Amino acid sequence: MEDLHVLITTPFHPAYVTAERINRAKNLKLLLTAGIGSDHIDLKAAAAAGLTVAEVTGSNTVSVAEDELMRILILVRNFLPGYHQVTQGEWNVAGVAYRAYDLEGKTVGTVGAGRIGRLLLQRLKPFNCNLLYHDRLKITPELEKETGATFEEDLDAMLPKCDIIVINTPLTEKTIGMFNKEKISKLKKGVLIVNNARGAIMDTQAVVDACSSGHIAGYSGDVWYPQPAPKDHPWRYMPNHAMTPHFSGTTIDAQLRYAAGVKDMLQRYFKGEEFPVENYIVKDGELASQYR
Ligand SMILES: NC(=O)C1=CN([C@@H]2O[C@H](COP(=O)(O)OP(=O)(O)OC[C@H]3O[C@@H](n4cnc5c(N)ncnc54)[C@H](O)[C@@H]3O)[C@@H](O)[C@H]2O)C=CC1
Repeated sequence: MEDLHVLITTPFHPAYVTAERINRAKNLKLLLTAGIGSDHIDLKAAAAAGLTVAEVTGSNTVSVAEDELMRILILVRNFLPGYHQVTQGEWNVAGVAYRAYDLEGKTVGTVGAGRIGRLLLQRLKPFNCNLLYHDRLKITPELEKETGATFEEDLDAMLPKCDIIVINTPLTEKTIGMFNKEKISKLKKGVLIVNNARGAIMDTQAVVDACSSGHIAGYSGDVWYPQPAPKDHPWRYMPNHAMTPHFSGTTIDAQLRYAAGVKDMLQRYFKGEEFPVENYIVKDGELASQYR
């Protein structure tokens, strides 16, 4: 790392580019994230060291939003227990149907309505749900009209209304551990949660406890803390989960997009050109606004 000028990383290993590593890498100028979400980099240390941090913004928006829609349906329809019956040689309709619902008519709230959250709202529109969103910023009136989604400025007021919560914020100082015991206690009993954003937005044990008590009736996502999830990570063993390894944003289509995006930024860097403005996470010592 000491001799590197440019370091390209993926978002799969939390706390990978630490302040210590940054400070040892005296020649480092540029950190590129092949994907979205640069919380694996100590962004304050990168800014203090005068580094540029950039990611391939938008490269896996479709991939993650589609995956979230799939996870919502898997949880609402109680799909996995039905599948497990089949693989285990069983046949018990009542044993699975008592927890299977339609998505239609349910209230779905996204915490974060950026690129992924907004596309999810658009994808959910034909399912005739009641759509809510919480964000630092409102979406455009046009998109509010198109999706029928209602802005909820106060997160605590939105949480008890939702049958399904989807997390779509980055991991920042404001969102780390956001869903602790107290926040979870505000959720509707029997809520379903989808989190493809970052595992550390949740308090790991609070999620386990709420899944065990039934307060959370289903939890699905592909992000964990730490990653790779150790064999004894409690989310592997909690009831009513539908967890996978971190791959919602890594479809073949997404890989092609973020590889092309990294190549484009490398070419621009070596020609002394600017990157697309939305790609910058740290530039000239400043963090992008949502990371401040
Ligand atoms: N599992 C996976 O494979 C992937 C996960 N992700 C995760 O999803 C996150 C979101 O991605 P995008 O939608 O592309 O990012 P984005 O930057 O377009 O949207 C993030 C949204 O979160 C909002 N936000 C930030 N902090 C907030 C706070 N404290 N309270 C309320 N809202 C807040 C922002 O205003 C913004 O609208 C990424 O940061 C990353 O952590 C992204 C891609 C792949």
